[in-house]
Formats: sequence, C-alpha cells, structure tokens
Amino acid sequence: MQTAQTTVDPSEVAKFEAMAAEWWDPKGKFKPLHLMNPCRLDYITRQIASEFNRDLSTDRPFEGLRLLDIGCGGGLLSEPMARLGATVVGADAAAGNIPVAQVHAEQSGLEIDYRNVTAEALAEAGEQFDVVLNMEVVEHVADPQAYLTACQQLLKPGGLMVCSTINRNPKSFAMAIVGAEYIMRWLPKGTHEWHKFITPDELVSLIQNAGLEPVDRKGFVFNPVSWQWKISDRDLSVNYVTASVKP
Ligand SMILES: C[S@@+](CC[C@H](N)C(=O)[O-])C[C@H]1O[C@@H](n2cnc3c(N)ncnc32)[C@H](O)[C@@H]1O
Repeated sequence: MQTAQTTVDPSEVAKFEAMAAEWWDPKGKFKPLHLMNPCRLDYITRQIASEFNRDLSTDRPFEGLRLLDIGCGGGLLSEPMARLGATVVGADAAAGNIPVAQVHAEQSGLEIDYRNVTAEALAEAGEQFDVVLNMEVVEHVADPQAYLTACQQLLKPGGLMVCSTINRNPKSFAMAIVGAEYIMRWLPKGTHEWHKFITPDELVSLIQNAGLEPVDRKGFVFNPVSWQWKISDRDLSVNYVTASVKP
C-alpha cells in the first residue's frame, strides 16, 4: 500500500480483508450489494450520461471517460463501468480485495486497473478523473471530511462524484444493523457502526466543504415483497445516494 493513509480506519479495512474471497458470491456476505446493484447502476449510469451528455442506447457510451471506483471492493461496480466503455481504476485500502477483483475481471475479459491505494495517495500522485464512484465507503473511513476532500482533488473541473452511504437514525439502526446483520444475517455482526452513519444534510455539508456542488440526492429503498431495491425521490431514511460536480 502507498503512503498517506490519513483517512484509513485499520479496523474497518480488516473487516473487508476478512471477507475478500466472498465478493462475487451473490449469496455470500456481499449479498446486500449484489441485490442493490441493478438499482444503483441505474442511478449511476443515468447521472454520468446526463453530466457528460452520453447516449445510453449506444454500445459503449462511457468511452473516453476516466473513472475511479474508490473503495472498489471486488469490483461489483468497476466491471459494469468498464463494460460501458469507461477507462476504470479500482482502488481499495484492503490489499486482499485486489487479487479477487483482478482475477474476476480477467475471467470476464475486462481490462481494469486495480490498485491497493487510498484516495489521498492517488490525489498526492496528481491522478485526475472525470468520474469518482464513492459507493458505501464514507461510513467506513476515519476522517470523512479529509477523505471527501481527497475525492474532490481527484476530479477534473466539471467532473462528477456519485457517493452513497447510510443515514443515521433509529430506522437505519433497525434496518441496516439489527435487520441486515442480526436477523437476515446478510452481513457479519459489526460490519457497520451506527455512529459512523451520516445524515443526508451532514453529507451535503461535507461535500460542500470539500469544494463540490451537490446536484442530486435520492433514496435506495428495499421492497421485502418484490425483494428488489428501488430509487426513491423522497425516502432517504436508510440508504441514499448523492451526485455532486466539481465547479
Ligand atoms: C462496503 S464496501 C463497498 C465496496 C464497493 N464500493 C461497492 O459498493 O460495491 C467498502 C469498501 O471500502 C474499502 N475501504 C474502507 N476504507 C477505505 C479507505 N479509506 N480508502 C479506500 N477504500 C476503503 C473497504 O476495504 C471495502 O472494500
């Protein structure tokens, strides 16, 4: 791993190291992210297409865009972005995630540049991207403001950051911790720490303080009957996503 680890919380990264082998098992510990993937990919692709004026009916609409998937895990989002034509760098603080992501991309015939590196180290190295995907990571870092500032530095002017996380309220405690970890046992107990969850207003302030302009926010809502996630304009009570641009 490269230097500049200021925003890494070693105990958080250790949790993901321990689960690294399971990234691509849709019934394993990352089942919630697999279930959520169609819904969040729909949001991400529409935000990128709108920001960069791309036609989603074409084969590789994101050709020419350089995209960073920060906290990429096993590459559940890096791979679809590469399929859509983006030049993808997947970065993660957990070293064990990288070979898992690399092997899966190779087996899928995709070229993705996976690196065991932090956002701060990439920013220090002067890397620049059109898009930063920052999905389900900010609730796992030691210093969200420093982390989001590094993400801002990584964007070119006019670049887009899509950032998702979990709200902090009694409902999110019941759903994301008691429900997902203790009742459904989707995730190992202790995967999430409720006090590290961030309300939408707090996230908007952090994003603005980092020098980005928030342009959209939506909820991701799980329907236990259809067993599917949907995008909601109004319900940001548990999982939610924001889009921001660098002026
Ligand atoms: C919940 S997973 C999300 C993975 C992926 N973004 C997704 O949504 O499918 C969080 C990931 O963030 C990584 N992570 C935690 N802290 C990090 C940091 N400071 N910098 C980069 N990655 C980090 C973890 O190792 C883990 O792979």
